[in-house]
Amino acid sequence: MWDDLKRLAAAREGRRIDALFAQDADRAASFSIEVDGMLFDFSKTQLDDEVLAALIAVADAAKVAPRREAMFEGVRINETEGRAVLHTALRNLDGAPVLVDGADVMPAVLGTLDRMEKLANEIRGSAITDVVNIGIGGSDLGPKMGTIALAPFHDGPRCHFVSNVDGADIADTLRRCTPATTLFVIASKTFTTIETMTNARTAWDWLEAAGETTDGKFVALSSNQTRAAEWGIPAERVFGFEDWVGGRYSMWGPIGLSMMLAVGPGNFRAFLSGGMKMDRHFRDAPLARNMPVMLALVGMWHNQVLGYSTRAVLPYDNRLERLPAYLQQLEMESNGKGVSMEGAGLTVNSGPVVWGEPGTNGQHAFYQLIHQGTRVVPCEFMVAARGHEPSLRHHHELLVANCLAQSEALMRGRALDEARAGIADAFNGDELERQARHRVFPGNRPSTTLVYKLLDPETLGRIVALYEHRVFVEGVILNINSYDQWGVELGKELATTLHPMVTGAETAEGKDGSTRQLLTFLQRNV
Ligand SMILES: O=P(O)(O)OC[C@H]1O[C@H](O)[C@H](O)[C@@H](O)[C@@H]1O
Repeated sequence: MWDDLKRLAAAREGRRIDALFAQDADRAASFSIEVDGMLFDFSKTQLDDEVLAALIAVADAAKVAPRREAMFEGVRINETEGRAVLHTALRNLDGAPVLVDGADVMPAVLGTLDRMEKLANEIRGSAITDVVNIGIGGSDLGPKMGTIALAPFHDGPRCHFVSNVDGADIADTLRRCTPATTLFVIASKTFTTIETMTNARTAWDWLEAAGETTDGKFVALSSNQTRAAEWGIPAERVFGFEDWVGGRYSMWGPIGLSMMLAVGPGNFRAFLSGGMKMDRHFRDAPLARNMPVMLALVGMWHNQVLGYSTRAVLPYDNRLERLPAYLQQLEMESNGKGVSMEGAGLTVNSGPVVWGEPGTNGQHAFYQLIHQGTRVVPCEFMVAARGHEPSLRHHHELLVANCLAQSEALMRGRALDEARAGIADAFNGDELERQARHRVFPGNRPSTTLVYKLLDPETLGRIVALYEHRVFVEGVILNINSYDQWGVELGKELATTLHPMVTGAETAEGKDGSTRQLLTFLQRNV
């Protein structure tokens, strides 16, 4: 199937995307999907009817639709860990039964949401001024990204996020907090993660050193309720979730508590409801009109077919500044796999390298490479129709103009003639030729644009769910397990063996020459 697509790609080599608009007046509408006031425009790509049909055929052959049902129905599609994948149950606000091994998980999910809301209301009405979320990976990136994104809705305590085992992270954060009015939220699915446990202990010591009680100052968010209890957190302050919630899919449940504390239970519910709306669309819409499916297929056309191995995510929405980092975990930890479900090597690229920064900042940094570098980087732009600052509308208009200008520039480029004409007054002869060449933009570079009305909680929920389902579709087509992450284990194991060598408790015997040299240099310079 990849061969057919590669043949289609070869037949289109050199074809100008901008010419496609001249040939088909309806192109923009035909290669776009609008759902509930959110528009995904993928017309500035090489997709045409034939390519679209071939991509849909790939999705059909991979059984995307039945696999999608299997996910929503609680089948253990995380085959290497024998787990269901049911983050969708966390936002299933109408409570329709979701069965795992015949038992409905919804009463427990909604019961936990209710407890979270009670605690959030209690804390938001208390003397607590600062909340420090201690967690890493999925227990940090989601709530942090969401809390920043929803700043205009922030009416609760200040929320801080400590993740790194580098003591600089917690030290810099605690300096801004007062022991008597600070609450620590220990977020860890496993409650064994070394970074989180080390930071949690440091927070505990900080309170004790200040002569402050630790009672009522800690909340745990974890699947491992036994460990949380052993750690000294009372049961009523522990919020559990099941193993069918992957870490990088967990911001919809207890791991979202810090975000709920910041914006309040009502806004958190609106976030969940946005996710639920995207779930319904994903489950019901035909593949060719399905936003997550098309987002995935356009991405696969670029990565697996055309070989563009990175993808830039460029939100023209400053409050989505952590979205690229969030998506790096969501996409790269999920689909950065080299073997199929059956354990065979992949014959095409795994998921792409995802990177990005908000616009317009990126324009003044790395867009040079996107426009004139030798590699093609498909870009995913996103922008809101409206900003949250009515008195700064002129800022928003400039933001939108820049976003649209970038995708237009990437597609159109600037030919040598045009470049020459632009500087003909300043140069002539060979120098004109030389200077003009530096000002040529090859163009024909693909991009997609996602437009939404306003970055509110519901829209954020829809955007996050959109990307989650995109990852799912890509994983099904690649026939990989998007829900495990064995690739993070080896480094963790080696860190455990290296730790006593760093402290000097053990010698570095048996390590390679480079590691020994680095250790020696570090120890000499402590
Ligand atoms: O929530 P935790 O159990 O502390 O895990 C935190 C993170 O660390 C792991 O290494 C995984 O790679 C991530 O998927 C996870 O989100």
